[in-house]
Amino acid sequence: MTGSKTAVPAIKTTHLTYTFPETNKVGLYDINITLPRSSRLLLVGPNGAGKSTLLKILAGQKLIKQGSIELNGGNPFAFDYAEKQRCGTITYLGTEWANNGITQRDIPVTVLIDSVGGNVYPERRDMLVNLLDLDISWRMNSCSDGERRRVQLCMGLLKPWDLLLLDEVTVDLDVLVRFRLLGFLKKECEERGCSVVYATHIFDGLGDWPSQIAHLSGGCIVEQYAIDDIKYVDGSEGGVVKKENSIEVQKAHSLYPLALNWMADDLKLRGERTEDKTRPKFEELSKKTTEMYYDDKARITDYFKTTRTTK
Ligand SMILES: Nc1ncnc2c1ncn2[C@@H]1O[C@H](COP(=O)(O)OP(=O)(O)OP(=O)(O)O)[C@@H](O)[C@H]1O
Repeated sequence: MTGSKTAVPAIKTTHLTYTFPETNKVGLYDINITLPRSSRLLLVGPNGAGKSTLLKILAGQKLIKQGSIELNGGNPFAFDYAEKQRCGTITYLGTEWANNGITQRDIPVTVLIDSVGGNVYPERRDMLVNLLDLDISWRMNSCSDGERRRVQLCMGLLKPWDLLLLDEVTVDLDVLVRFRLLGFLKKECEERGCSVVYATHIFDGLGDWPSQIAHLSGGCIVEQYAIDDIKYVDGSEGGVVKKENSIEVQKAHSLYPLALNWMADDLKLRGERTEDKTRPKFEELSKKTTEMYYDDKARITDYFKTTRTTK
């Protein structure tokens, strides 16, 4: 994507309505979103509101028959390849990956990261490994839920995206890794002009993260604000005062800063992964583990063939 495209919205949906084909139930109704590039949109809504449905539609996983969608000026459902390409790189990260049994097998982390192009973006890979605090000698079958999630994020964020769709994938991260991740996403949007849509039920640390916030309920967007329209005020917890064009939110009492502080102390005591001088470089370990994992080249080729759909 080029800088000249900055005037084109990252997302433009017009009268988007989605009906589940299996049941004819309306999942989304008349969704109109215009999201400028470099935005971070936070989607808020109760279970069943339609957040995942919206993200999957934007990711091109569900076909819409009513209304229209443009992503970075392109039509994600176009038959024309060049038109589709105008959408740029759209990355969707949902909870399904870490829950998939295949990702819990005895696979070295280096093999997974290499399989999505770790060696194409070596600097970005090493930065993400450190940011997400990955131990590159991990094997997937002995990872905790949060560690497995961090591997998913490292793989998913490796290729620079134009639009990132995050569906609750931060729920099992510790507060420090989540804090660092949110900071990285914000910096990416500001520096590269890319955008993020993030659906979550966890609001710690999000006070000044989004640029927009939308309230989705029953498949409809019922309210949306730019972050500048939200004022944090002192007062008793839990209160919200709606003004004509803005909203006052009372500051919450939260243990979040304490947990963040404790985890930062833990990291200081242990040290960053990059400070461990005994740690092998990614390439060295990758070569060793990959050779052990696949004993010859033909098996690697066969393995990757099984991971791709064939025509
Ligand atoms: N294939 C389907 N057929 C019919 N209804 C479906 C289908 N898939 C999802 N739904 C329903 O659509 C609604 C929206 O689901 P969705 O997963 O988008 O909600 P959500 O806002 O992401 O919820 P959560 O916060 O629980 O993740 C739910 O009521 C769900 O049961």
